[in-house]
Amino acid sequence: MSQQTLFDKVWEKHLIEMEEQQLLFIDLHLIHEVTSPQAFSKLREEGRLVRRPDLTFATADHIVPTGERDNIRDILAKKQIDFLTKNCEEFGITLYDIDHPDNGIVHIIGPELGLTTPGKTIVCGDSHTSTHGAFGSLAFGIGSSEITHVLATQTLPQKKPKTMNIHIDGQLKDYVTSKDIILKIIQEIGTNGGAGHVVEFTGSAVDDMSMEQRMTLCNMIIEAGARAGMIAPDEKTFEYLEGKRFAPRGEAWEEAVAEWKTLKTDPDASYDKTVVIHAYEISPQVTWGTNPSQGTSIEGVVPDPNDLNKGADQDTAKAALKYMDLKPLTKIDDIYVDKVFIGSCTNSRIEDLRVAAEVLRGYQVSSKVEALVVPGSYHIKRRAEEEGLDQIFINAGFDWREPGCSMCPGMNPDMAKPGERIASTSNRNFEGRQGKEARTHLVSPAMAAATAVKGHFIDVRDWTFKEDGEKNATF
Ligand SMILES: CC(C)[C@H](C(=O)O)[C@@H](O)C(=O)O
Ligand code: SF4
Repeated sequence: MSQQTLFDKVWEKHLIEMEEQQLLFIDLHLIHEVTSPQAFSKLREEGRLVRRPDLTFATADHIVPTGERDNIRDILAKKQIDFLTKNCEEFGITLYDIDHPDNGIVHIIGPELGLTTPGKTIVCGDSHTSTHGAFGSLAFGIGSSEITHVLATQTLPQKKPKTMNIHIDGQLKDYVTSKDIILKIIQEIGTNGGAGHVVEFTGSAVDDMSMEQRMTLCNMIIEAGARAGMIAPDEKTFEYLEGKRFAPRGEAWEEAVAEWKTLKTDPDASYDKTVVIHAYEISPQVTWGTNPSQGTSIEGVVPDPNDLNKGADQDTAKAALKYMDLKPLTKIDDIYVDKVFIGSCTNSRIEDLRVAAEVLRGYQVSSKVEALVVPGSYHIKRRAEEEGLDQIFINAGFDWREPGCSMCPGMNPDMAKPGERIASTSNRNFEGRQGKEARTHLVSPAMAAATAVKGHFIDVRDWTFKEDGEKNATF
Protein backbone atom coordinates (compact mmCIF):
# COMPACT_ATOMS: atom_id res chain seq x y z
CA MET A 1 0.00 0.00 0.00
CA SER A 2 1.25 3.46 -0.76
CA GLN A 3 2.71 5.47 2.09
CA GLN A 4 0.37 8.09 3.53
CA THR A 5 0.63 11.17 5.70
CA LEU A 6 -1.49 11.61 8.81
CA PHE A 7 -3.68 14.03 6.82
CA ASP A 8 -4.18 11.53 3.95
CA LYS A 9 -5.38 8.88 6.38
CA VAL A 10 -7.99 11.08 8.06
CA TRP A 11 -9.12 12.52 4.73
CA GLU A 12 -9.57 9.15 3.06
CA LYS A 13 -11.49 7.69 5.99
CA HIS A 14 -14.14 10.41 5.68
CA LEU A 15 -14.48 10.49 1.92
CA ILE A 16 -17.97 9.74 0.70
CA GLU A 17 -17.48 10.62 -2.94
CA MET A 18 -14.36 10.98 -5.00
CA GLU A 19 -15.57 12.88 -8.01
CA GLU A 20 -14.16 16.31 -8.84
CA GLN A 21 -15.47 17.84 -5.62
CA GLN A 22 -14.76 15.46 -2.81
CA LEU A 23 -17.43 15.04 -0.17
CA LEU A 24 -16.37 14.56 3.45
CA PHE A 25 -18.35 13.21 6.36
CA ILE A 26 -18.11 15.59 9.32
CA ASP A 27 -17.76 14.01 12.75
CA LEU A 28 -18.17 17.14 14.86
CA HIS A 29 -19.77 20.50 14.13
CA LEU A 30 -19.13 23.28 16.64
CA ILE A 31 -21.22 26.41 16.64
CA HIS A 32 -21.05 29.88 18.18
CA GLU A 33 -23.33 32.90 18.29
CA VAL A 34 -21.60 35.12 15.72
CA THR A 35 -21.45 32.96 12.60
CA SER A 36 -24.42 30.62 13.03
CA PRO A 37 -27.53 32.89 12.85
CA GLN A 38 -27.53 33.27 9.06
CA ALA A 39 -26.99 29.56 8.58
CA PHE A 40 -29.99 28.68 10.75
CA SER A 41 -32.14 31.25 8.95
CA LYS A 42 -31.26 29.64 5.65
CA LEU A 43 -32.07 26.21 7.04
CA ARG A 44 -35.47 27.45 8.14
CA GLU A 45 -36.06 29.14 4.80
CA GLU A 46 -35.41 25.84 3.04
CA GLY A 47 -37.57 23.95 5.53
CA ARG A 48 -34.73 21.63 6.51
CA LEU A 49 -33.77 20.02 9.81
CA VAL A 50 -30.39 19.51 11.40
CA ARG A 51 -29.29 16.10 10.16
CA ARG A 52 -27.17 15.11 13.17
CA PRO A 53 -27.93 17.26 16.22
CA ASP A 54 -26.03 14.63 18.24
CA LEU A 55 -22.82 15.68 16.45
CA THR A 56 -23.49 19.41 16.79
CA PHE A 57 -22.54 21.42 19.89
CA ALA A 58 -22.89 25.13 20.57
CA THR A 59 -21.41 27.70 22.94
CA ALA A 60 -21.64 31.45 23.40
CA ASP A 61 -18.20 33.06 23.57
CA HIS A 62 -17.46 36.04 21.28
CA ILE A 63 -19.87 38.66 22.49
CA VAL A 64 -20.18 37.41 26.04
CA PRO A 65 -19.32 40.01 28.71
CA THR A 66 -16.61 38.74 31.06
CA GLY A 67 -17.54 41.13 33.87
CA GLU A 68 -21.24 41.44 34.60
CA ARG A 69 -22.63 38.57 32.51
CA ASP A 70 -25.74 40.49 31.46
CA ASN A 71 -23.89 43.62 30.33
CA ILE A 72 -24.24 42.58 26.68
CA ARG A 73 -22.72 45.21 24.45
CA ASP A 74 -25.47 46.12 22.04
CA ILE A 75 -28.74 45.06 20.54
CA LEU A 76 -27.07 43.02 17.82
CA ALA A 77 -25.07 41.08 20.40
CA LYS A 78 -28.18 40.45 22.48
CA LYS A 79 -30.00 39.23 19.36
CA GLN A 80 -27.15 36.86 18.51
CA ILE A 81 -27.29 35.27 21.95
CA ASP A 82 -31.09 34.97 21.94
CA PHE A 83 -31.04 33.55 18.45
CA LEU A 84 -28.46 30.94 19.39
CA THR A 85 -30.60 29.82 22.33
CA LYS A 86 -33.72 29.66 20.20
CA ASN A 87 -31.98 27.80 17.35
CA CYS A 88 -30.45 25.22 19.65
CA GLU A 89 -33.78 24.60 21.36
CA GLU A 90 -35.68 24.30 18.12
CA PHE A 91 -33.18 22.03 16.37
CA GLY A 92 -32.26 19.92 19.40
CA ILE A 93 -28.63 21.02 19.72
CA THR A 94 -26.71 20.95 23.02
CA LEU A 95 -25.85 24.51 24.03
CA TYR A 96 -23.33 25.57 26.66
CA ASP A 97 -24.80 28.99 27.08
CA ILE A 98 -23.51 32.01 28.93
CA ASP A 99 -24.01 30.70 32.50
CA HIS A 100 -23.64 26.99 31.88
CA PRO A 101 -20.86 25.39 33.98
CA ASP A 102 -19.28 24.03 30.76
CA ASN A 103 -19.38 27.37 28.92
CA GLY A 104 -16.20 28.71 27.37
CA ILE A 105 -14.49 29.58 24.10
CA VAL A 106 -15.47 27.06 21.44
CA HIS A 107 -11.89 25.89 20.77
CA ILE A 108 -11.23 25.47 24.46
CA ILE A 109 -14.31 23.46 25.39
CA GLY A 110 -14.13 20.97 22.48
CA PRO A 111 -10.94 19.36 23.78
CA GLU A 112 -11.73 19.71 27.47
CA LEU A 113 -15.08 17.95 27.09
CA GLY A 114 -13.46 15.20 25.02
CA LEU A 115 -15.52 16.11 21.95
CA THR A 116 -12.28 16.64 20.06
CA THR A 117 -10.58 13.28 19.49
CA PRO A 118 -7.95 11.97 17.05
CA GLY A 119 -8.95 11.26 13.48
CA LYS A 120 -12.20 13.22 13.54
CA THR A 121 -13.21 15.75 10.93
CA ILE A 122 -14.20 18.88 12.86
CA VAL A 123 -15.63 22.11 11.50
CA CYS A 124 -16.85 25.38 12.96
CA GLY A 125 -17.71 28.77 11.49
CA ASP A 126 -14.51 30.12 12.94
CA SER A 127 -11.00 30.34 11.57
CA HIS A 128 -9.22 29.12 14.71
CA THR A 129 -10.91 25.72 14.46
CA SER A 130 -7.42 24.59 13.45
CA THR A 131 -6.73 24.38 17.22
CA HIS A 132 -8.38 20.94 17.39
CA GLY A 133 -5.81 19.56 14.95
CA ALA A 134 -3.45 19.23 17.91
CA PHE A 135 -5.24 15.91 18.56
CA GLY A 136 -4.64 14.55 15.07
CA SER A 137 -8.07 15.54 13.84
CA LEU A 138 -8.67 17.39 10.59
CA ALA A 139 -10.24 20.62 11.84
CA PHE A 140 -10.90 23.77 9.89
CA GLY A 141 -13.03 26.91 9.74
CA ILE A 142 -15.99 27.18 7.38
CA GLY A 143 -18.17 30.00 6.04
CA SER A 144 -21.85 30.63 6.58
CA SER A 145 -23.20 28.69 3.57
CA GLU A 146 -20.98 25.76 4.50
CA ILE A 147 -22.42 25.85 8.03
CA THR A 148 -25.89 25.45 6.50
CA HIS A 149 -24.62 22.56 4.38
CA VAL A 150 -23.13 20.75 7.37
CA LEU A 151 -26.22 21.40 9.52
CA ALA A 152 -28.46 19.95 6.81
CA THR A 153 -26.34 17.03 5.62
CA GLN A 154 -23.43 16.44 8.05
CA THR A 155 -21.18 16.47 5.00
CA LEU A 156 -19.02 19.05 3.26
CA PRO A 157 -17.76 19.25 -0.32
CA GLN A 158 -14.05 20.04 -0.28
CA LYS A 159 -11.13 20.27 -2.63
CA LYS A 160 -8.26 18.21 -1.28
CA PRO A 161 -5.56 20.54 0.10
CA LYS A 162 -1.82 20.01 -0.27
CA THR A 163 0.33 18.86 2.63
CA MET A 164 3.12 20.74 4.36
CA ASN A 165 5.41 19.54 7.11
CA ILE A 166 6.79 21.96 9.68
CA HIS A 167 9.48 20.06 11.52
CA ILE A 168 10.51 21.67 14.80
CA ASP A 169 13.55 20.05 16.31
CA GLY A 170 15.64 20.64 19.43
CA GLN A 171 14.80 21.84 22.89
CA LEU A 172 13.01 25.04 23.80
CA LYS A 173 14.78 27.50 26.06
CA ASP A 174 13.17 28.15 29.47
CA TYR A 175 10.16 30.47 29.27
CA VAL A 176 10.06 30.06 25.51
CA THR A 177 6.70 28.56 24.57
CA SER A 178 4.87 27.28 21.55
CA LYS A 179 3.42 30.81 21.19
CA ASP A 180 6.93 32.09 20.51
CA ILE A 181 7.56 29.24 18.08
CA ILE A 182 4.40 29.86 16.08
CA LEU A 183 5.04 33.62 15.95
CA LYS A 184 8.52 32.83 14.66
CA ILE A 185 7.13 30.39 12.08
CA ILE A 186 4.69 33.01 10.78
CA GLN A 187 7.55 35.52 10.54
CA GLU A 188 9.55 33.00 8.49
CA ILE A 189 6.89 31.72 6.10
CA GLY A 190 4.65 34.82 6.02
CA THR A 191 0.90 35.26 6.37
CA ASN A 192 0.39 33.36 3.11
CA GLY A 193 3.09 30.74 3.57
CA GLY A 194 0.68 27.93 4.39
CA ALA A 195 -2.02 28.81 1.84
CA GLY A 196 -3.72 25.79 0.32
CA HIS A 197 -1.93 23.41 2.69
CA VAL A 198 -2.73 21.35 5.73
CA VAL A 199 0.32 21.62 7.96
CA GLU A 200 1.54 18.70 10.02
CA PHE A 201 3.87 19.65 12.88
CA THR A 202 6.52 17.07 13.71
CA GLY A 203 9.88 16.98 15.49
CA SER A 204 11.31 16.53 18.96
CA ALA A 205 10.13 19.96 20.16
CA VAL A 206 6.54 19.03 19.25
CA ASP A 207 6.90 15.61 20.92
CA ASP A 208 8.07 17.39 24.08
CA MET A 209 5.15 19.84 24.12
CA SER A 210 2.09 19.36 26.32
CA MET A 211 -1.30 19.09 24.60
CA GLU A 212 -2.01 22.70 25.55
CA GLN A 213 1.20 23.92 23.91
CA ARG A 214 0.34 21.90 20.82
CA MET A 215 -3.09 23.53 20.69
CA THR A 216 -1.47 26.99 20.68
CA LEU A 217 0.70 25.91 17.76
CA CYS A 218 -2.22 24.59 15.68
CA ASN A 219 -4.44 27.51 16.71
CA MET A 220 -2.17 30.10 15.08
CA ILE A 221 -1.07 28.24 11.94
CA ILE A 222 -4.17 29.73 10.38
CA GLU A 223 -2.40 33.11 10.63
CA ALA A 224 0.11 31.74 8.12
CA GLY A 225 -2.81 31.08 5.77
CA ALA A 226 -2.87 27.30 6.27
CA ARG A 227 -6.12 25.38 5.91
CA ALA A 228 -5.46 23.42 9.10
CA GLY A 229 -2.74 22.22 11.45
CA MET A 230 -2.31 18.62 12.62
CA ILE A 231 -0.18 16.72 15.11
CA ALA A 232 -0.11 12.93 15.26
CA PRO A 233 -1.68 11.65 18.48
CA ASP A 234 0.63 10.04 21.04
CA GLU A 235 0.58 8.93 24.69
CA LYS A 236 0.15 12.56 25.82
CA THR A 237 -2.94 12.85 23.64
CA PHE A 238 -4.46 9.67 25.07
CA GLU A 239 -3.62 10.69 28.63
CA TYR A 240 -5.23 14.09 28.10
CA LEU A 241 -8.44 12.55 26.74
CA GLU A 242 -8.89 9.59 29.06
CA GLY A 243 -11.90 10.10 31.32
CA LYS A 244 -13.08 13.27 29.55
CA ARG A 245 -16.87 13.55 29.37
CA PHE A 246 -17.41 12.57 25.74
CA ALA A 247 -14.29 10.45 25.25
CA PRO A 248 -14.91 6.74 24.66
CA ARG A 249 -14.90 4.53 27.79
CA GLY A 250 -14.10 0.94 28.74
CA GLU A 251 -13.67 -1.37 25.79
CA ALA A 252 -14.54 1.41 23.37
CA TRP A 253 -11.62 3.40 24.78
CA GLU A 254 -9.17 0.52 24.16
CA GLU A 255 -10.44 0.13 20.61
CA ALA A 256 -10.25 3.85 19.98
CA VAL A 257 -6.68 4.10 21.25
CA ALA A 258 -5.65 1.15 19.06
CA GLU A 259 -7.09 2.96 16.04
CA TRP A 260 -5.65 6.34 17.02
CA LYS A 261 -2.18 4.79 17.18
CA THR A 262 -2.36 4.17 13.43
CA LEU A 263 -2.86 7.90 12.83
CA LYS A 264 0.65 8.90 11.96
CA THR A 265 2.51 9.66 8.80
CA ASP A 266 4.15 6.58 7.28
CA PRO A 267 7.95 6.68 7.18
CA ASP A 268 8.19 7.01 3.41
CA ALA A 269 5.19 9.27 2.82
CA SER A 270 6.06 12.64 1.33
CA TYR A 271 4.69 16.12 1.85
CA ASP A 272 4.28 18.74 -0.85
CA LYS A 273 6.42 21.14 1.15
CA THR A 274 8.70 20.94 4.22
CA VAL A 275 10.05 23.65 6.54
CA VAL A 276 12.54 23.02 9.33
CA ILE A 277 12.67 25.16 12.47
CA HIS A 278 15.25 24.91 15.26
CA ALA A 279 13.51 25.41 18.59
CA TYR A 280 16.70 26.21 20.54
CA GLU A 281 17.35 29.27 18.38
CA ILE A 282 14.06 30.91 19.34
CA SER A 283 13.70 33.66 21.97
CA PRO A 284 10.48 35.14 23.35
CA GLN A 285 8.72 36.98 20.50
CA VAL A 286 6.86 40.29 20.35
CA THR A 287 4.99 41.60 17.32
CA TRP A 288 5.53 45.22 16.34
CA GLY A 289 3.19 45.43 13.34
CA THR A 290 -0.39 44.92 12.23
CA ASN A 291 -0.25 41.31 11.11
CA PRO A 292 1.14 38.35 13.05
CA SER A 293 4.18 37.99 10.76
CA GLN A 294 5.47 41.43 11.72
CA GLY A 295 7.35 40.55 14.86
CA THR A 296 10.80 39.94 16.26
CA SER A 297 12.53 38.60 19.35
CA ILE A 298 12.58 40.48 22.64
CA GLU A 299 16.28 41.26 22.12
CA GLY A 300 15.41 42.89 18.79
CA VAL A 301 14.38 46.29 17.48
CA VAL A 302 11.52 47.60 15.40
CA PRO A 303 12.80 47.29 11.82
CA ASP A 304 13.60 50.18 9.55
CA PRO A 305 11.24 49.63 6.60
CA ASN A 306 13.99 50.88 4.28
CA ASP A 307 16.06 47.82 5.22
CA LEU A 308 13.30 45.45 4.08
CA ASN A 309 12.75 44.11 0.56
CA LYS A 310 11.57 46.93 -1.70
CA GLY A 311 7.86 46.81 -2.56
CA ALA A 312 5.09 45.22 -0.54
CA ASP A 313 7.24 44.42 2.54
CA GLN A 314 8.38 48.03 2.83
CA ASP A 315 4.94 49.49 2.24
CA THR A 316 3.16 47.29 4.76
CA ALA A 317 5.89 47.87 7.35
CA LYS A 318 5.67 51.66 6.87
CA ALA A 319 1.88 51.59 7.23
CA ALA A 320 2.16 49.32 10.27
CA LEU A 321 4.67 51.57 12.04
CA LYS A 322 2.46 54.56 11.42
CA TYR A 323 -0.59 52.81 12.87
CA MET A 324 1.42 51.42 15.78
CA ASP A 325 3.08 54.80 16.40
CA LEU A 326 6.53 53.24 16.49
CA LYS A 327 9.83 54.61 15.22
CA PRO A 328 12.26 52.41 13.28
CA LEU A 329 15.03 50.88 15.41
CA THR A 330 13.20 51.37 18.72
CA LYS A 331 14.34 48.59 21.06
CA ILE A 332 11.45 46.22 21.74
CA ASP A 333 12.03 46.43 25.48
CA ASP A 334 11.70 50.21 25.31
CA ILE A 335 8.05 49.93 24.24
CA TYR A 336 5.59 50.80 27.05
CA VAL A 337 2.06 49.39 27.19
CA ASP A 338 -1.25 50.61 28.65
CA LYS A 339 -3.01 47.28 28.91
CA VAL A 340 -2.15 43.62 29.32
CA PHE A 341 -4.57 40.90 28.23
CA ILE A 342 -4.05 37.26 29.12
CA GLY A 343 -6.74 35.18 27.44
CA SER A 344 -8.21 33.97 24.08
CA CYS A 345 -8.37 30.53 22.46
CA THR A 346 -4.62 30.80 21.87
CA ASN A 347 -3.48 31.22 25.47
CA SER A 348 -6.12 30.95 28.20
CA ARG A 349 -5.70 27.37 29.30
CA ILE A 350 -4.63 26.27 32.76
CA GLU A 351 -0.93 25.96 31.87
CA ASP A 352 -0.99 29.48 30.41
CA LEU A 353 -2.46 30.81 33.64
CA ARG A 354 0.02 28.82 35.72
CA VAL A 355 3.06 30.19 33.94
CA ALA A 356 1.75 33.75 34.09
CA ALA A 357 0.98 33.36 37.82
CA GLU A 358 4.45 31.92 38.40
CA VAL A 359 6.00 35.03 36.88
CA LEU A 360 3.65 37.33 38.77
CA ARG A 361 3.80 35.85 42.24
CA GLY A 362 5.09 38.47 44.66
CA TYR A 363 4.92 41.31 42.15
CA GLN A 364 2.56 44.17 41.43
CA VAL A 365 1.26 45.28 38.08
CA SER A 366 2.80 48.63 37.12
CA SER A 367 0.63 51.56 38.23
CA LYS A 368 0.45 52.66 34.59
CA VAL A 369 -0.97 49.36 33.34
CA GLU A 370 -4.49 47.92 33.39
CA ALA A 371 -4.31 44.14 33.35
CA LEU A 372 -6.94 41.55 32.63
CA VAL A 373 -6.88 37.77 32.81
CA VAL A 374 -9.73 35.78 31.29
CA PRO A 375 -9.82 31.99 31.61
CA GLY A 376 -10.93 30.24 28.43
CA SER A 377 -13.74 28.30 30.12
CA TYR A 378 -15.53 27.79 33.42
CA HIS A 379 -13.63 24.52 33.85
CA ILE A 380 -10.33 26.40 33.64
CA LYS A 381 -11.63 29.14 35.90
CA ARG A 382 -12.66 26.66 38.61
CA ARG A 383 -9.38 24.76 38.30
CA ALA A 384 -7.34 27.97 38.59
CA GLU A 385 -9.32 28.97 41.67
CA GLU A 386 -8.70 25.56 43.26
CA GLU A 387 -4.99 26.12 42.69
CA GLY A 388 -5.13 29.65 44.10
CA LEU A 389 -4.01 31.23 40.83
CA ASP A 390 -6.86 33.74 40.95
CA GLN A 391 -5.45 35.13 44.20
CA ILE A 392 -2.01 35.56 42.67
CA PHE A 393 -3.51 37.50 39.79
CA ILE A 394 -5.79 39.56 42.00
CA ASN A 395 -3.04 40.35 44.51
CA ALA A 396 -0.81 41.48 41.67
CA GLY A 397 -3.53 43.86 40.46
CA PHE A 398 -5.05 41.87 37.58
CA ASP A 399 -8.79 41.76 36.95
CA TRP A 400 -10.01 38.14 37.21
CA ARG A 401 -12.93 37.53 34.85
CA GLU A 402 -15.58 35.10 33.65
CA PRO A 403 -14.71 33.09 30.50
CA GLY A 404 -15.12 34.32 26.92
CA CYS A 405 -13.21 35.68 23.93
CA SER A 406 -12.95 38.96 25.86
CA MET A 407 -10.44 41.43 24.49
CA CYS A 408 -9.31 39.23 21.61
CA PRO A 409 -11.86 40.28 18.97
CA GLY A 410 -13.27 43.62 20.21
CA MET A 411 -16.84 42.25 20.04
CA ASN A 412 -17.86 42.61 23.68
CA PRO A 413 -17.40 45.20 26.41
CA ASP A 414 -13.67 44.35 26.80
CA MET A 415 -12.15 46.85 24.41
CA ALA A 416 -9.08 49.04 24.34
CA LYS A 417 -9.45 52.79 23.89
CA PRO A 418 -8.15 54.62 20.80
CA GLY A 419 -4.38 54.88 20.88
CA GLU A 420 -3.92 52.40 23.71
CA ARG A 421 -1.12 49.86 23.44
CA ILE A 422 -1.81 46.30 24.53
CA ALA A 423 0.42 43.34 25.28
CA SER A 424 -1.95 40.54 24.31
CA THR A 425 -1.75 36.75 24.37
CA SER A 426 -4.32 36.49 21.55
CA ASN A 427 -3.60 35.71 17.91
CA ARG A 428 -4.42 38.74 15.77
CA ASN A 429 -2.94 42.22 15.82
CA PHE A 430 -4.88 43.69 12.89
CA GLU A 431 -5.76 47.38 12.82
CA GLY A 432 -8.72 48.01 15.10
CA ARG A 433 -8.90 44.39 16.23
CA GLN A 434 -9.05 45.18 19.96
CA GLY A 435 -10.82 48.50 19.59
CA LYS A 436 -10.73 51.44 17.22
CA GLU A 437 -7.14 52.67 16.81
CA ALA A 438 -5.96 50.25 19.50
CA ARG A 439 -2.39 48.93 19.10
CA THR A 440 -1.85 45.24 19.71
CA HIS A 441 1.44 43.44 20.42
CA LEU A 442 1.18 39.64 20.46
CA VAL A 443 3.17 37.80 23.13
CA SER A 444 3.13 34.64 25.25
CA PRO A 445 1.45 34.54 28.69
CA ALA A 446 4.83 34.58 30.50
CA MET A 447 5.89 37.66 28.52
CA ALA A 448 2.53 39.33 29.13
CA ALA A 449 2.84 38.82 32.89
CA ALA A 450 6.38 40.19 33.03
CA THR A 451 5.36 43.16 30.87
CA ALA A 452 2.44 43.93 33.18
CA VAL A 453 4.87 44.28 36.07
CA LYS A 454 7.48 46.38 34.30
CA GLY A 455 5.09 48.45 32.21
CA HIS A 456 7.21 47.80 29.13
CA PHE A 457 8.30 44.66 27.26
CA ILE A 458 10.94 42.75 29.12
CA ASP A 459 12.70 39.43 28.55
CA VAL A 460 10.91 37.05 30.88
CA ARG A 461 14.04 34.92 30.98
CA ASP A 462 15.57 37.63 33.18
CA TRP A 463 13.10 36.54 35.82
CA THR A 464 15.16 34.14 37.94
CA PHE A 465 14.38 32.19 41.08
CA LYS A 466 16.35 32.11 44.33
CA GLU A 467 16.92 28.75 45.90
CA ASP A 468 14.39 29.41 48.65
CA GLY A 469 11.81 29.91 45.96
CA GLU A 470 11.60 33.67 46.33
CA LYS A 471 11.59 35.74 43.21
CA ASN A 472 14.60 37.71 42.20
CA ALA A 473 14.19 39.64 39.04
CA THR A 474 17.53 40.54 37.58
CA PHE A 475 16.56 43.54 35.49
C1 LIG B 1 -16.16 35.76 14.61
C2 LIG B 1 -15.33 34.81 13.82
C3 LIG B 1 -15.85 34.75 12.43
C4 LIG B 1 -13.86 35.11 13.84
C5 LIG B 1 -13.04 34.02 13.14
O1 LIG B 1 -13.48 33.28 12.30
O2 LIG B 1 -11.90 33.89 13.40
C6 LIG B 1 -13.30 35.31 15.23
O3 LIG B 1 -13.32 34.18 16.01
C7 LIG B 1 -11.91 35.85 15.11
O4 LIG B 1 -11.02 35.35 15.79
O5 LIG B 1 -11.70 36.80 14.36
S1 SF4 C 1 -10.68 34.00 21.32
FE1 SF4 C 1 -10.35 35.35 19.60
S2 SF4 C 1 -9.48 34.09 18.02
FE2 SF4 C 1 -10.40 32.73 19.50
S3 SF4 C 1 -12.42 32.33 18.73
FE3 SF4 C 1 -12.58 34.06 20.15
S4 SF4 C 1 -12.35 35.84 18.84
FE4 SF4 C 1 -11.65 34.13 17.62
